[in-house]
Amino acid sequence: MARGGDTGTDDDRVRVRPNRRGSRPRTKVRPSHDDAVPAMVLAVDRGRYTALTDDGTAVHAMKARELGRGSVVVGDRVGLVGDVSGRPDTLARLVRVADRTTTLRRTAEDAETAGVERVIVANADQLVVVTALADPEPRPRMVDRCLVAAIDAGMDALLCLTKADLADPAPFLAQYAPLVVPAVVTSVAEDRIEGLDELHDRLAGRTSVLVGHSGVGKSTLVNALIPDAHRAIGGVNAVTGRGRHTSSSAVALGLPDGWVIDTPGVRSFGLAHVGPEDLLRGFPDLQEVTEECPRGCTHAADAPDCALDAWVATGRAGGPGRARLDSFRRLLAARSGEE
Ligand SMILES: Nc1nc2c(ncn2[C@@H]2O[C@H](COP(=O)(O)OP(=O)(O)OP(=O)(O)O)[C@@H](O)[C@H]2O)c(=O)[nH]1
Ligand SMILES: [Zn+2]
Repeated sequence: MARGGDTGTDDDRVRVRPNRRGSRPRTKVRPSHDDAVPAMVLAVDRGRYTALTDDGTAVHAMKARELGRGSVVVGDRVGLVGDVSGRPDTLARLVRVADRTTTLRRTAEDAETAGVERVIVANADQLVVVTALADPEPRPRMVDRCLVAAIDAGMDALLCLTKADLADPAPFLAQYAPLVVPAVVTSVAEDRIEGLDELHDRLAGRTSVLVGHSGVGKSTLVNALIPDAHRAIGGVNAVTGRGRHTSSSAVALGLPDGWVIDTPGVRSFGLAHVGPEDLLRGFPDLQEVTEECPRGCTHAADAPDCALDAWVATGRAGGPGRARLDSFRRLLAARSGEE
């Protein structure tokens, strides 16, 4: 939570920096909001926020004008003032946003807004990529793009492979072995979901974002994990004025121990903002080697004199090195184009 009080920043230096010219610090004068109530944003719907205060009250709020442009997204830690009772027809004011620990982003790729970066979710620490093993067929390219987005965001990734009753997970898992991404395999059996306990364990104590294409069984999992998902979001109904949450944006759902953020509208990630160096952060073993690369090396398969090629060719990479490099380059290539 922001501690900055009157400066509206987490950065203590802003307050203690000597003020040589005796003028005011170069920050906007604004009410102190020292009494702002800390909360987490659970849902955003047409400019209205639902936030859960740290003492467990779901409050509806709108953003204070002084916060200016820039989005407040699901997962943001915010400060609320005004009516924070959470009673029907009340509206608090969201007056500050804390620095984010992680930011899951996408770059718009349609012609009109191309290049515009959007934050989808803040402060989540795990991206769960839900993929069916069959019906619909798995889309490795889409999975790769999700993994790139997770690395870029600074989040851990988890593969959740559904419908194991329809196909053997082994071939799919083999493709991802060099990436050392953990995986959970699920299947619906009569009145229960095999693998659900393991998934639960993986989600415990974490804030996890679930992404997946239509039909992969994501809703089935969310409903099993959070039996009354719509009540769990504490009054989103009052925000939308409708019977249920119909927005296509992300929504945070509470687990007994942790959060699941469902992203009904997110089918893919525009990755134009992710550079080779961003991706390398997910491959510390390769990152070290690239220190020997020529300046501006793209590390792609056709990059001249890329040190990664020599690393493999000379045997320095060891047994799994070639597969690691291939996987890295596959993700590198997955950044461009859509799926
Ligand atoms: N055979 C099999 N079918 C499953 C499994 N999990 C879900 N399904 C079925 O797959 C279909 C799609 O499941 P949903 O949970 O609605 O999928 P979704 O990913 O939420 O899709 P949208 O609601 O379109 O976003 C439904 O008919 C489910 O009953 C599974 O493990 N095995
Ligand atoms: Zn290189």
